[in-house]
Amino acid sequence: MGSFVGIVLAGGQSRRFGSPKAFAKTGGKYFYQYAMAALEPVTEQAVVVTNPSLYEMFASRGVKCVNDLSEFRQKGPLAGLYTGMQYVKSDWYIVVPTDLPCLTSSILCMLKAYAVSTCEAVVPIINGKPEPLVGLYHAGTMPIINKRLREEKLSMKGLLEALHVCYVDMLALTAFWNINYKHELDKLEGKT
Ligand SMILES: Nc1nc2c(ncn2[C@@H]2O[C@H](COP(=O)(O)OP(=O)(O)OP(=O)(O)O)[C@@H](O)[C@H]2O)c(=O)[nH]1
Repeated sequence: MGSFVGIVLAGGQSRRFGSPKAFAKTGGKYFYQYAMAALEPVTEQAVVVTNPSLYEMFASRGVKCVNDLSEFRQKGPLAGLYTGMQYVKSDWYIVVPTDLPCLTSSILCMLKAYAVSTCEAVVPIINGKPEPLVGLYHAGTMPIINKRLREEKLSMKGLLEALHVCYVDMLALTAFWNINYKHELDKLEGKT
């Protein structure tokens, strides 16, 4: 199967949320800590890929982190994925965003079981739709991702069309509860 490195995407602007989502808290823990905890049992190591305005907040907490490559800064999650792939050598990369605090390692473990040589990516299908921000990407996809970034083809969903993807239909809706707004966090915590 090879080696597995975790990539936490945490370089977004969190405009809808109003403050950096990685440092939003629920259950006494920061969102980024949930992402790291989900990756911990299924990877050899994990790195947070962020932007210069948040870098120090991670580094000062002893988190292994890196800024998006300057040539692809502010280009979205695909740039974050590529930066993480460039930063740590591995056969496979397990990517997660910081805004899914309910995501568990058992979900990632299930996806990992599909990482075989015949596919370049393993992506869950949630509610009938692919969720490419959670998944596995093989190191061999790096040149394809690089080319797409250079061509300004920044969509993660678009990337899937260029790869041999193993899709895994999942009924794990709660685990994929995406927090984009403060009111969604309130709902998750049962406040509304
Ligand atoms: N490293 C990196 N991560 C990103 C980038 N853009 C988005 N992300 C991450 O990708 C995940 C999904 O991001 P979104 O919620 O779509 O975007 P966002 O910028 O965080 O939020 P909005 O500003 O409200 O759209 C989050 O974990 C983000 O931190 C980027 O340019 N670089």
